[in-house]
Amino acid sequence: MKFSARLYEKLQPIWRKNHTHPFVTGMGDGTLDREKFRFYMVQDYLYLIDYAKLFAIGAVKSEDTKTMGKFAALLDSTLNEEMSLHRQYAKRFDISEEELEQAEPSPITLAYTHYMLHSAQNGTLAELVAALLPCMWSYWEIGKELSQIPGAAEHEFYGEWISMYSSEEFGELATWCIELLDDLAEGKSSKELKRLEEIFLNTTRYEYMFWDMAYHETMWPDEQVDE
Ligand SMILES: Cc1ncc(C[n+]2csc(CCO)c2C)c(N)n1
Repeated sequence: MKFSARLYEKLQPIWRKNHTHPFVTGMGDGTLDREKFRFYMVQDYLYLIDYAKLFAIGAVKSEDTKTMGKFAALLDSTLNEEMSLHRQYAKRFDISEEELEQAEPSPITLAYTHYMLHSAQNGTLAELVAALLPCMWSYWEIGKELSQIPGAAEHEFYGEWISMYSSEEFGELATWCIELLDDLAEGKSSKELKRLEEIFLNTTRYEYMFWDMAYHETMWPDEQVDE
C-alpha cells in the first residue's frame, strides 16, 4: 500500500467534518456571511506568507534540482498568483492594504503556521512535505466538491475561490505533492513513517480548525468581539 493511501484512510473522519462545516457548505450554497469570509481572507493572507516560506525551505532541503526548481516555482506562484486572489478579494471586501499588512494572526493561524514552520525547519524534507500536503489536498477536494453545485463557481463572492481551488492546476499540484511524499516515504523505518503520519494528521486537523476559527471569527480571548 502506498503511504498516501494509508494517510487517505486516516484523514477520512476529519475530511468529513470539513465538508459539512457551515463555513464550507455556506460557500457552496452562497449563504456564508460576508463578514466571516472577510475575516477568513485576512487570516488566510497571513497564513500564505508563512506557507510560502515552507516552499523556500523545501528548495533548501531538496536533494535534486528538479524538486528544487518545483519548490522555487511554487514560492513564486503562491506569492504572485494565489495571493493576488486574496488582494482582489480584499478590494471587493473593502480591506485596505494597510489592514492586510498590519493584521495580526489569530491563535489558530499562529499555531498552524508555526507548527508547519517548526516541522519544516527542524525535520527532514519528508516531514516538511507531510506538513504542507493537507493544505493542498484538502482544498482541492473541497474545491472539486463545491464546483459540482450548480451555480456555485459563478457566485458573485465565492465563485472565484471555488474556481481556483477546483482547477486542474491545483489538482496537478496536489498530485505532485502526494507523489513526492510517496517517493520520500519509500524505505523509511516504521518509526519515521509514524512521525510523518503524525505531522500529516496534525496539519489535517489544523485545516479543520482554520475553518472553524474563521466561522466563529475567533481571536485572542482579550480581543474577542462577541457575536
Ligand atoms: C488555511 C489554508 N489551507 C490551505 C490553503 C490552500 N493553499 C494554500 S498554498 C496552496 C498551494 C500553493 O499555492 C494551497 C492549495 C489556503 N489558502 N489556506
